[in-house]
Amino acid sequence: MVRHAVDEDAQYARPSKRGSRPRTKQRPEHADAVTGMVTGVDRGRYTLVVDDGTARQRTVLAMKARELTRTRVVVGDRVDVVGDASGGEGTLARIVRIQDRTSVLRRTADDTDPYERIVVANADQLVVVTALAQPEPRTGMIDRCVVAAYDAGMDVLLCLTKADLADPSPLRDLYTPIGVEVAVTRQDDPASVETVRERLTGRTSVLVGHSGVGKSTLINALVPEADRATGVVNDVTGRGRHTSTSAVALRLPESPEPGAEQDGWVVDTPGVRSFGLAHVETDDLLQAFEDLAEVAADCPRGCTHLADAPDCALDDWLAASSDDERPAREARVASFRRLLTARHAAD
Ligand SMILES: Nc1nc2c(ncn2[C@@H]2O[C@H](COP(=O)(O)OP(=O)(O)OP(=O)(O)O)[C@@H](O)[C@H]2O)c(=O)[nH]1
Ligand SMILES: [Zn+2]
Repeated sequence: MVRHAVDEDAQYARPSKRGSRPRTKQRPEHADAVTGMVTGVDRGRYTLVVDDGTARQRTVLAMKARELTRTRVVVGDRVDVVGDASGGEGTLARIVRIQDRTSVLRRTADDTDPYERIVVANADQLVVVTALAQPEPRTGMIDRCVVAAYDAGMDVLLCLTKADLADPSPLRDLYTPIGVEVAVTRQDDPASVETVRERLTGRTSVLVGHSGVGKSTLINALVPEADRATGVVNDVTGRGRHTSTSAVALRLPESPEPGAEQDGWVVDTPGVRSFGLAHVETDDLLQAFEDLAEVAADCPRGCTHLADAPDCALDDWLAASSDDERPAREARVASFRRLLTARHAAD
């Protein structure tokens, strides 16, 4: 299910077959390259964190080598750099290779952006930050995030903020049946933030959420040195003001607990307000629901699996369930169908 990006310049990423081409045409292999992870992108300048084998890591500023001009490099990418990778002031290294990606979180072109974009590479979890009130939760937006994540082969953590304002149970009941983990937080309860941190340890998680939901407040609690600017919710619209625009990867601070598993990255995506999903195929989404995929193998060719689909095997599966099984099956099929519909709905 994990899709690999089609790299237009992939020929430079493969090791060259020695002797298969005239020597003069051979690219240097950059044996001296070091590897870093892209943590930020700003007008053609890439911020990387290079692990040099010690507990200390260094930050390196880099640009793309000319042969990568047409290749997109995004936050989360692991890249090989040459040149001055010391990270010293005023230095600029050169990115010569992008390593294979384990996942790509995409969004399709929408009204405001005509291009299909890779949002983040190599992440394994999408954290959908939703306020329980102020602003009111919108299940359409959550559904679309779940579809984008499942299509990318990523897990979903639904983080319900502002628990001091409303009851999280209805949303929890809606999303647990489709494999979504749920965490509930409130600003005045530091322990609630720790339940989120536990689920981020050892992983690379992308945080998305609408303005004003408390995403910056949460990130600041998780990564104090991140110092993300928090907005102020407008009393009239219930929305916060936009404070920053480009994606950035932040390393979780080391846990003070002895022997605790360390490390983990959170990627904040202030620029992502919605997920266009035209690129998502029904079959790809179905793969995220193993049990349903098995049932749907008996569907007529080209079945949409929607509620009005004739002879959809999912309906037979519901009809054949015992009284005990039925509620869970119904919830799961209904959720899957809701996600299928979310692909086409406007946010
Ligand atoms: N009642 C309540 N308010 C909260 C909670 N968490 C955050 N807020 C408030 O919600 C407002 C928005 O929080 P932010 O963290 O700025 O929200 P954001 O999602 O980062 O929004 P932008 O900065 O606009 O992208 C601020 O006034 C916070 O103080 C909470 O748990 N309960
Ligand atoms: Zn079907």
